[in-house]
Amino acid sequence: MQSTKWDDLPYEIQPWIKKAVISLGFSCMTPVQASTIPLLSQNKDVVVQAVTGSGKTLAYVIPVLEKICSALREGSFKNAHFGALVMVPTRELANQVVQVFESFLEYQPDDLPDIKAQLLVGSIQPVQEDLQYFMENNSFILVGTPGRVNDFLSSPQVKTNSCEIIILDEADRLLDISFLHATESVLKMLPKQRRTGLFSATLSDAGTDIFKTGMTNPVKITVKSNSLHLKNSTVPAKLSLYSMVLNPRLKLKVLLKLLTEYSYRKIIVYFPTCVSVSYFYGMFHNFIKRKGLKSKDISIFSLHGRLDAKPRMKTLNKFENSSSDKSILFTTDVSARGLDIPEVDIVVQIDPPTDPSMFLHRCGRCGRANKSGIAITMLSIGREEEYIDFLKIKGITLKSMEPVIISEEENCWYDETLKGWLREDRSRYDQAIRSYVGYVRYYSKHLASSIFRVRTLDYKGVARMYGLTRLPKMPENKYVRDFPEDGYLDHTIDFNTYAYADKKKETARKHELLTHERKRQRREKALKKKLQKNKNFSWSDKNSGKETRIERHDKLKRRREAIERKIQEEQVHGSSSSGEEETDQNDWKIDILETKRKRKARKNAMVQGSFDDL
Ligand SMILES: Nc1ncnc2c1ncn2[C@@H]1O[C@H](COP(=O)(O)OP(=O)(O)OP(=O)(O)O)[C@@H](O)[C@H]1O
Repeated sequence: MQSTKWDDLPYEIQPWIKKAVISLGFSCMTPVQASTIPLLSQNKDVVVQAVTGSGKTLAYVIPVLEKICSALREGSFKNAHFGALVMVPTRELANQVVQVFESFLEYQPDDLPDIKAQLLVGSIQPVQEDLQYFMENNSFILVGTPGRVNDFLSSPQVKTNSCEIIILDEADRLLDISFLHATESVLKMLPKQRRTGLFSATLSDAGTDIFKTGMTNPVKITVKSNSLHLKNSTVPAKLSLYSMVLNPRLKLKVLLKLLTEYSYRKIIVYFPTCVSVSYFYGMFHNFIKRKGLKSKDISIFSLHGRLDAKPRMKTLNKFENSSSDKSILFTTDVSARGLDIPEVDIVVQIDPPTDPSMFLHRCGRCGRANKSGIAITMLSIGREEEYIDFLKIKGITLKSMEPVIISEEENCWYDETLKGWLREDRSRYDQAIRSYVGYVRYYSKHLASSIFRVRTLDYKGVARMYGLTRLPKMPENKYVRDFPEDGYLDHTIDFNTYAYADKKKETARKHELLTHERKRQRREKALKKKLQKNKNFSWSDKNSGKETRIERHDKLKRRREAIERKIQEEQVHGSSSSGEEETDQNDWKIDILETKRKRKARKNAMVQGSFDDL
């Protein structure tokens, strides 16, 4: 990073902010800070695109603090008013930004009212509690995710007309389809005379994004990295990007070797779905245990979007402060943007992200603030190799990395350990199926769909990677080349005896198995009976049966015609129907009903009988 001193700013920064920034160890400004701070502090709207880890957070934190201070010096905020709002896409990032504000606010002078930064995210506490905290404290700065901020500002208790500045960090994400509605709704509640700042490492569609925020004349700031090899790159100078092309069956074996044998402090591994994070977390926890490694040597954590907010933040905190020699975080794209975790030196992507714009965000969790980092992206042999050229067109060059060699012995150890772990509890296999199915769905959502085609996916290789011995039933199976009979890849698992560790679940499984078996036997028996009957019936027997039916119909027809004739005769003779004829007609009806009733009773008796047979 270039060294521009804080004194070189074209205006006098508040002395306490300068003291704070230097005490926190930031003696110089990064390029993005040097370009952004003067503009945003001095009433310009900005759109800032700068590489990951370049210091964008301080580039808005300092102007926000400057604005709050001058507003407080001019006259303090009225009750229930706030001065600044920062919106980010995830709870973890919101929490991190609050912590950055708090580290500065420790230095605030006594002559200013106590400034607080309040966190507004869902799932931690109800919005009523957020409101109560806001009314009781001087929360001049609000930091949160769009949904909760929207709910919070919609309350009539909160007054929005003193808001001086809004920052959208990871702006391209906040303005994409999933957040747009909530973001726009928040922007509409804020005064028009405010400053706006958009920040991201990927703001290629800035024109569209600016239009959505209602900014009129913003200054666009672009800071690229000037590495020795690439001028004007969107990749940080000390971040090395690698691709590793291999068979999907080998991906996890290579990962295990990398995690246990390479030297690093912290690694982040990206998996495609939440369920796959949970599944592989359990699997790797077991591998590490079986290798005899202790928690002081290596710790593994999992974080994904299906966990509640509190455990998510706790996990992140534990990973950040882990004292193990090596720490591993298994996660999804929920941790791809903005997170600043010290000492992460390697990022591994088991598969590329479905949205290519996420690629640099994932890689950018290492190689931050001018520190070295390595980001490895695994690609399956075949069509996926085209992803390397696809990124090259976008100005991202991946160097090739050979997969580490897995010896025969290592291979056997892995397979046996995995099988043993899976056999301990059938619910692990169920989770493997869910992960596999989730992966196939994930694969079909790739935006670069000409490269990641469900038709060309190596289904068997992926199934093996997930530890499956049988392909689950799904429509995509039509694309599986040489689809195995019954879907079995091998018969090493006997699914009849494969048990759940949970007793209740196992009892239910056995019961279901029994019912299934009975049904099968019944079907078999019925089929046998039918076949036997067909065999025994002679042609003449069948014909004689038909004759009796015809005879019966004729008889009934004759009786009906006779009665109808009688009624007609009666009408011709002009007399009303006598009681005797009415009885005759009723007798006929009763006769038919009686026959029907008897037939029904016979049928019921037969059905009942077949149930009793069981
Ligand atoms: N002036 C500075 N001098 C040295 N280090 C700095 C300076 N400003 C910020 N940093 C450090 O740089 C790291 C990255 O900063 P920050 O998280 O703001 O990056 P970013 O550009 O927002 O990245 P991302 O795009 O991934 O969100 C942090 O650890 C931060 O402490």
